[in-house]
Amino acid sequence: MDTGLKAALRQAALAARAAGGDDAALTCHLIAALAPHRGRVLAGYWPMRGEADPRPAMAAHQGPVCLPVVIGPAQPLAFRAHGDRLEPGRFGTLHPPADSPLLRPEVLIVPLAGFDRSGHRLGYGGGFYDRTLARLRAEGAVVAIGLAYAAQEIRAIPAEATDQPLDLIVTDRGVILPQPEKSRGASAGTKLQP
Ligand SMILES: Nc1nc2c(c(=O)[nH]1)N(C=O)[C@@H](CNc1ccc(C(=O)N[C@@H](CCC(=O)O)C(=O)O)cc1)CN2
Ligand SMILES: Nc1ncnc2c1ncn2[C@@H]1O[C@H](COP(=O)(O)OP(=O)(O)OP(=O)(O)O)[C@@H](O)[C@H]1O
Repeated sequence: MDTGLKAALRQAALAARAAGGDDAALTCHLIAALAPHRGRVLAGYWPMRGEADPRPAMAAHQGPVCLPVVIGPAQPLAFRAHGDRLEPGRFGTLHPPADSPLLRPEVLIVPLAGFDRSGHRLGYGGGFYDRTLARLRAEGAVVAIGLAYAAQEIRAIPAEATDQPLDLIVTDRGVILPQPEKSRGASAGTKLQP
């Protein structure tokens, strides 16, 4: 269920995202965060609606790169190898065609509407990444790296039982290692709070 509070937080975070940020710095920080994962299968995403753009860092990755594909509502995402061709998918996304090999990502760049310093995230409310990370984590180790502009930070996102936390958050102002006790701290004076 999407509560009214979560919907309001999502709306505020998406408005902050629309203002954009320092894309060159964002790419630098993302490349640095991905460096330890050289050789691993990386899931990126094809940005839409003002999402922070992971494509330069995906191109710099030394290893296989894949993109998410929506299979259907309430299903985890599938991932197919990122080649030359993309085709339109559900919800305005672009994804590799059905003849691209399926890959199992070990590291995921996760698009964010909003995030907090505990590693909670907000997407578009479909629960796709929550379901996907739950499945992947049940099978083995995966690293989930959220990507957002710093302005998309929310003081505290209400947690739900099915929420899958982020292992790392990359913004245009640097890399954040999520720390459970910090999101509700007094220091976050300017964070989104409707
Ligand atoms: N760039 C990118 N690719 C991605 C995602 C993403 O968040 N970003 N996804 C991450 O999951 C998947 C696509 N999932 C999406 C899920 C919902 C909506 C969306 O527009 N939802 C509507 C409400 C839809 C409805 O219920 O009718 C909305 O936000 O208004 C978009 C993408 C896979 N690919
Ligand atoms: N593993 C799961 N099994 C069943 N339901 C789930 C699971 N993960 C998430 N959900 C449900 O999906 C719905 C949407 O979740 P949420 O609001 O966290 O989406 P989101 O994180 O914003 O979206 P997304 O993951 O697509 O970016 C919630 O109602 C949640 O209960």
